[in-house]
Amino acid sequence: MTNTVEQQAREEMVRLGASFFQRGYATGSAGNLSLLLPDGALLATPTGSCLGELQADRLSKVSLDGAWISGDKPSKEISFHRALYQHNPACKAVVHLHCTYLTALSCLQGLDTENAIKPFTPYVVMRVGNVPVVRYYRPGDLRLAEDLARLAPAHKAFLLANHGPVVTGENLREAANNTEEMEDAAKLIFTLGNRPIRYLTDDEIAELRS
Ligand SMILES: O=C(O)[C@@H](O)C(=O)COP(=O)(O)O
Ligand SMILES: [Zn+2]
Repeated sequence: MTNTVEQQAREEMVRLGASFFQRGYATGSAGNLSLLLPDGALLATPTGSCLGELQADRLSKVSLDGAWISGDKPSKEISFHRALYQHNPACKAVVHLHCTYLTALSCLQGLDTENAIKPFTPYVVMRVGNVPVVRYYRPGDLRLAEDLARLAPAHKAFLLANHGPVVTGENLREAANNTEEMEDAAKLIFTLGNRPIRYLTDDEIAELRS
């Protein structure tokens, strides 16, 4: 029996998935979403599902230790979603997409692995801070979860090398907003190209974090 809060969470996931899909942030069956329910279980998108066509009653419910409770088979990335909740109590929702500009950024050689988006506008700094890069593993590899578990306590967002972003939030709307802000920053990086950028100074960054 699904309670009202859980039903609202299911409907929010369907709505945000459709919004991502309709606006071109998600295509085909790429990407996955999850959130922490009040009962301590996770609600996640099923593996192979199109974010534009999620169905509230078919979303996967999984315990924090990985047992599949109900719904369709969970995302192949459920391990890394679980790792983020388990290693950062502030994390209440996770968005993983293959959105174009962040994924393009994730394919560049020579990224600063401690922060892939060197600050040049305030909003990414204010929303997520540094964005570390996780080395490439094939999708579903458990080592993604291991690396994210190590980074989770000190970070809110991550770039999986040659794959795409993983972004957390205090709820799914917040995680979605953080993701969209990061995608815009990545778009600016490619728009600016080789032009010299005035990056924010250390003092300017410190002021944003205070
Ligand atoms: O890139 C991949 O294959 C996964 O990370 C992904 O985005 C979709 O996998 P499922 O959530 O299992 O559909
Ligand atoms: Zn993926």
